Order: sequence, then C-alpha cells, then structure tokens
Amino acid sequence: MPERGAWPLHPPAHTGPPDGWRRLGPGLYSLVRYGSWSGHDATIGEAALSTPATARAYGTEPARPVAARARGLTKAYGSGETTVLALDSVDVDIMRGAFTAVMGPSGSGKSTLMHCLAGLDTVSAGQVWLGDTEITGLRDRELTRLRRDRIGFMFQSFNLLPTLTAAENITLPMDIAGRTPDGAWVDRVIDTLGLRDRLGHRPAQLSGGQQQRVACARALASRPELIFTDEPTGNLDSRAGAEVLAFLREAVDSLEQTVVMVTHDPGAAGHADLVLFLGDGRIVDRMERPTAEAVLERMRLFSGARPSPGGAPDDVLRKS
Ligand SMILES: Nc1ncnc2c1ncn2[C@@H]1O[C@H](COP(=O)(O)OP(=O)(O)OP(=O)(O)O)[C@@H](O)[C@H]1O
Repeated sequence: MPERGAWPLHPPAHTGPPDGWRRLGPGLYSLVRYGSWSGHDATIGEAALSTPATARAYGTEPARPVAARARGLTKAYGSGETTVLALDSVDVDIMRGAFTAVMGPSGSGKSTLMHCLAGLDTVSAGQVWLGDTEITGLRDRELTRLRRDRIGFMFQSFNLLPTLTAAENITLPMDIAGRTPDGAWVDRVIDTLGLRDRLGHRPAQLSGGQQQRVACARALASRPELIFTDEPTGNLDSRAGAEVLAFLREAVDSLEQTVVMVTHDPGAAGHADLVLFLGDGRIVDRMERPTAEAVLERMRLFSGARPSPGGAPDDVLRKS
C-alpha cells in the first residue's frame, strides 16, 4: 500500500501552470496536463470536461437512481488566513447498487467528503441529499436518526465491543435503536460473510479479518441505503484485506447494497465499480470498471510521471 500522501496530485500551488497552459482551477489543472502529453494544448483538457462521462462525474447529468448526491458541497475549516478549504464546490452522484471508491492524496478531502455525505459533519455551503432527503439543514436529532436508520459505517478500527459476541456486535446498533432485526436478512448477511460458525465468539477470539467481517456485517445488518467505509483493509494483512474487499463486492452484487469506500490502495479501488479521484478538495477524475493497474497508472499520471508505453493519455481523456 502506498504511504499516505505519497502521490501529490498537483504541483505546489505557487508554481502555477507552465507558459501557454491555462489553470482552470486547482482541481482541473491535471486534466489540462494530460493534453500536453498527447501533443494537445489546454483546450483539449477543457473539452474533456464537457464529455457526458465527465458531466456525470461532476454530477450535472443525473443518469441512474442516486443513493446520495451533493451539489456545490463546500467545507472550510478555520477562519481568516488559516482557513483550509477541504472541499471546494463538489458536485457528485453516488449511484445506488454500486461500489464507489474515493481516492486522492493525503489531505485532498476524502474523509471530509465522506463525513459530509454521511451527515457526520456540517457543510459550509452547498447541499447534500441521502436519497430524496436533503440532509443539509437537518437538526442534530434528525441527523442522528437518519444515520442510525439509513446509513451503515465501517471504519478501519473495527469498533467492536470486546464483551459482546459477534452476533451481539452485529445487531448492537439496532438493539440500541430499539429496532427488531429482520432475521432473514441478518441470516443472509451472516452466511454471505461466512460468519455462521463464529457468532458465539468474542472479538479477541477472532482474527483481524474475521473482526472486520463482523464490522461489515454490523454495517449491513440494518439494510442501510448506503454504507460508508474508510480504509476497511488498513489494519489487515493482504489475505484478510482481499477477503474483506471480496465481501464488500459481494454485498453490492448479491445483497444489492451501495458502498462508498475511501482508500489509498489501488488494489482496494480495483474492486469498485467506479473510482472518484479527489485533489485539492475537488473531484478531478473518475474511472469506471477500474483495475488495480489502471488506478496505479492514473495515480502516476496525476503525480506527473509520464505514462508507461500503452497507457495512452488520450485514453484518459476519453474516459474523463
Ligand atoms: N477538523 C479539522 N480542522 C481543520 N482542518 C481539517 C479538519 N479536518 C480536516 N482538515 C483539513 O482538511 C483537508 C482535508 O482533510 P481530509 O481528512 O478530508 O483529507 P483526506 O484526503 O481524507 O486525508 P488522509 O488521506 O490523510 O486521511 C486537510 O487539509 C486537513 O488538514
């Protein structure tokens, strides 16, 4: 897994674009740079921004049912000279029934985007919807209920309670909410995740991969509209990590769930249906049907390295 922050997406802001290139904005600079590799000028980069695929990526063309949507989502931390613009007018549609990965260098705004979409953080400007419900402007109590009833979370630290069994951990959020679990659904989740023979075990009696699968089952158990996961494989060895990614994939394919995953790992992103690339608080690119190799190649393009033979920048332009 690459080190955090190992692939700077843009040159430092003060360097600016080279002569003859137009800086479209901090997030759009890289797209302009693709043009230079293929012998085009900056207008190619601009043209790429108006393709239908890019329009979808920027959320201007709603195509399929969306699980979550943001328009003009802006998040600033601090004030005055110390203001950090973590998200800069982001438009995005999270498609229902899809596995979306969010990538970008350290500090590019991935976690902030996830937190704002999930109603865990307030926004500075813009609007966010979960399904048809606009969550920006909801009061704390309504937000808490919405998160509890409609969103599943799965974080790097599994957050399992050590004194409870796997089965009790899986249904804990619903028990706290006073909701009766849908037994058939929970059974299906448990079987899909291969946890049937581990239900009576406490977390300390489970491997890291099994603990993460319990965390995954807990996120799925209430059949949420959307599952957010931040570096789900971060604490796992590669075999356990691959297992968890396969289960997330299974959750989408067999259980028709919607998953948004923040990751630094191209291998993890390769399990998704779509990768959104963030840079400087903006969505700067997207890739459908990613492979780990293609994601790695795209990251190299962002970091300014020349593409490898066969990895044509023109291809990037078409997809963007
Ligand atoms: N609570 C906060 N107060 C001030 N600045 C913050 C806060 N949270 C995030 N930031 C800043 O906002 C920007 C985006 O942070 P964010 O955590 O979303 O990035 P990230 O892409 O998830 O990074 P990483 O990959 O390192 O987790 C960064 O510059 C960060 O320092």
